[in-house]
Amino acid sequence: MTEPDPTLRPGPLPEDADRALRPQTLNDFIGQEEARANLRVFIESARRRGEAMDHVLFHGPPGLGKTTLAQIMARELGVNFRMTSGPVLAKAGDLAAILTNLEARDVLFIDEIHRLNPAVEEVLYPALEDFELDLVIGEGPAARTVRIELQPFTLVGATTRLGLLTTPLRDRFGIPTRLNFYTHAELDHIVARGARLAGLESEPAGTAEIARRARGTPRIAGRLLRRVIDFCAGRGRWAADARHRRPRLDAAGCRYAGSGRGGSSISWPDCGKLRRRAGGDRNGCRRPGRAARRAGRGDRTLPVATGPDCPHAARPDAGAQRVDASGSRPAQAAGSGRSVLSGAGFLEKSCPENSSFPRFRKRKRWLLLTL
Ligand SMILES: Nc1ncnc2c1ncn2[C@@H]1O[C@H](COP(=O)(O)OP(=O)(O)OP(=O)(O)O)[C@@H](O)[C@H]1O
Ligand SMILES: [Mg+2]
Repeated sequence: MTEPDPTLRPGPLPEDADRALRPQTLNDFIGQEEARANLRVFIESARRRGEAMDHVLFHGPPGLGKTTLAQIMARELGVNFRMTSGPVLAKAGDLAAILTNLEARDVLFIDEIHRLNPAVEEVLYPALEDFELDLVIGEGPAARTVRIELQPFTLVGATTRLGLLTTPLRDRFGIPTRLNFYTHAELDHIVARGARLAGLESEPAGTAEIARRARGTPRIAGRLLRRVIDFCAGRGRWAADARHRRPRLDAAGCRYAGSGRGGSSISWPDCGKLRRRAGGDRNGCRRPGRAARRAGRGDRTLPVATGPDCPHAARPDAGAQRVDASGSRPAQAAGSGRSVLSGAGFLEKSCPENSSFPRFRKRKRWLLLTL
């Protein structure tokens, strides 16, 4: 764990070939323009001054390139890269062992930093600010504290749950950087690059088809590309166009999930399941007879959720539609004292459709169903 990652030696090795999909330099890295432009400035500045770069915190959904960027940073700074993760550092001594082995200006990457043990976090505070380590040696009356000087280093933290980080720890990162979902065009580039590195030719329509299904996430794009390659290799040829690729993606069981940026995380079969729970049939269609029966029992009519990825959605951009017994859509729920539209409006504000947290989007859809 404290040894430098052998795959991060400056020169490429023959066995690195299977890892080639990870971009190696900032120039290779596609997307995240703002983060990249800022990092380029900070790296250049640190190099010129010959000092350790300030601590960096990458946060954002999984698979967007936090680990990749941390590795690129170390490479661009020309220093060693040491990697560990929050749950692995069980005791303060574990962290102390890593910190005391760092060389000047090294990059220490802690993945899942929100899962650090509080006792370990306490040790980290002085290390980050003063490059000093306060350790307690011995127990009881014989216990004494020892202060150890550390080499200046750069901590790169990565988290998918920024909200779980304590404020003192968050404030010690001089460069907090949020990674966003990728656009279709960026994913298209990533897929085309992946195919090129795999030694395959690709057509724009084919890479666009994969990009469209990647839910704004390079990791998913890479996974889909590998499955398409598997299917094509299985059939003895590489499908070079979308016409062939589409059925292969479907065959691979890939979810069709609308747009990448703000696209839904619920595939349409899941959506059908939710709709059935809300009283509709598998397509979410409420038959007049059924709705009439509900009205007869004094049940309030339920909004029928729609989503951008539901093939049966009447209006994909609508948050919710109200259907009453007659099939019309009144603006206000009679007697409910609560408007479905205002509920949807509130949700729209608090959980915007383009929220980067799939959890919010799922909850929004669920709330719409239960309003
Ligand atoms: N900009 C990019 N260009 C090309 N490939 C990328 C890019 N960003 C990420 N990838 C690819 O996506 C995959 C996931 O990246 P990475 O492991 O860095 O994500 P992460 O944010 O650290 O995810 P997690 O939060 O799950 O640890 C890797 O295979 C990497 O090669
Ligand atoms: Mg990672």
